[in-house]
Amino acid sequence: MAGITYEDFLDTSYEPADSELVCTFSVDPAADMDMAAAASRVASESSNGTWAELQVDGEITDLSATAFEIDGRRVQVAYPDSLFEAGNMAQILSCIAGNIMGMKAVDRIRLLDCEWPEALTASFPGPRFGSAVRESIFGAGDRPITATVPKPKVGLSTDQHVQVGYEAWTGGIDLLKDDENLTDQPFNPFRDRLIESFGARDRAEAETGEKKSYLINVTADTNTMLERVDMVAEEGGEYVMVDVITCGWAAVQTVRDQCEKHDLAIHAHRAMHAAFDRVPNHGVSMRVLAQVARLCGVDQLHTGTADLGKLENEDSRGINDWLASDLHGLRDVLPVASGGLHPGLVPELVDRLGTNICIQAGGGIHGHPDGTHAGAKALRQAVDATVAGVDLDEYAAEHPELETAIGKWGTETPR
Ligand SMILES: O=C(O)[C@@](O)(COP(=O)(O)O)[C@H](O)[C@H](O)COP(=O)(O)O
Ligand SMILES: [Mg+2]
Repeated sequence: MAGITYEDFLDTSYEPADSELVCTFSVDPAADMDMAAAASRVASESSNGTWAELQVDGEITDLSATAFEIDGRRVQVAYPDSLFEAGNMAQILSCIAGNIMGMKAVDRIRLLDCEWPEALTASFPGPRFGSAVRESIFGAGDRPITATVPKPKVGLSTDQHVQVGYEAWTGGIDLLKDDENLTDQPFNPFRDRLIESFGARDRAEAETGEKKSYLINVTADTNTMLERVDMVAEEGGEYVMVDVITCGWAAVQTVRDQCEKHDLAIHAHRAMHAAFDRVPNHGVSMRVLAQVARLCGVDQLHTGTADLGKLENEDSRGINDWLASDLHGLRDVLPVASGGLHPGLVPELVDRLGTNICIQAGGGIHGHPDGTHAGAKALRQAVDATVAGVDLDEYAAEHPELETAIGKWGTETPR
């Protein structure tokens, strides 16, 4: 008869197997708890343990995790892959980011990073396209692709939305994008918006000779999302957009499967991510959320503006590097920089994040003194100047739309 106690989950001489998922946590133990005791409880409660000493008759499959490294507040835990259901992200997160987030044994705990083993990684599809969309859809070469969200976020009629899209596309923007809270409301119904936007897209493509596309937001209950994915495919779309955090990873996985059938790419908006990652010593880091998104198969993901924009960002550069890194052969993910961006910020943004990005500007285009079309031209001009290595002010001297944008916003970070 084996007794299982918290202490069984701590072994600092343990060497993780290659097949194990290794998670790094920052842990602030409760006042009456030392680091070793807290670490053992983290490993226990996130695998197969509990607070009471258990007596188990006969042999059981040992699915215990092991806290094997304690370095200051950092704790590393190794999880046997047999603990997990292959390909089931919700089950994995219920282990590594579940009850432990609310344990009294810790004052604060944050899941900082994961090292994903090959077999577990292979049980996920990963992105269908990744950053290859830049070339495969837009023929953009080494230029960042651009996107714009019509503003105000919601409330525009379908006609108004489509007109804004047309003006932005003909101004040089690659992607029209719905806002995270625009879905199928009566003032701008999904189906009408889809069909009429594609009409405007076709006209803009004919006028500019450039490929254009639309990130339409399919976010809803899962069955409705599947219907909307099919509708986008029927109408000849290349993308769907999903609010991945508010929808949940189980739904994202189901949408990924449906998109596979139609060869559609997935743009992931991360609304609500800050509820998980903003408090520096608690929750789940954006780095881990990005890892989960890549495994579940999104092609584009918002990862911040390297602190140049209006929103708090956690290490955009580090996260983007991870999204581009080798992960047992899984495709990469195209990072999306968005939130308070405008033409004047493009050179510094590219300097910090490189060109393998999508730059989204809503207010930074539609707030242009001369309107959407001029705002779109200004952003495209800023991108073209930056890629060509031309000083922005010098380029602006020949490009009035850019000159006006710089005149209005300079290179300031909006608040
Ligand atoms: O609603 C907004 O704020 C945006 O549409 C940006 O609009 P602006 O371009 O007008 O600022 C995006 O949702 C945020 O960028 C999301 O944040 P993140 O990219 O950090 O996930
Ligand atoms: Mg938005």
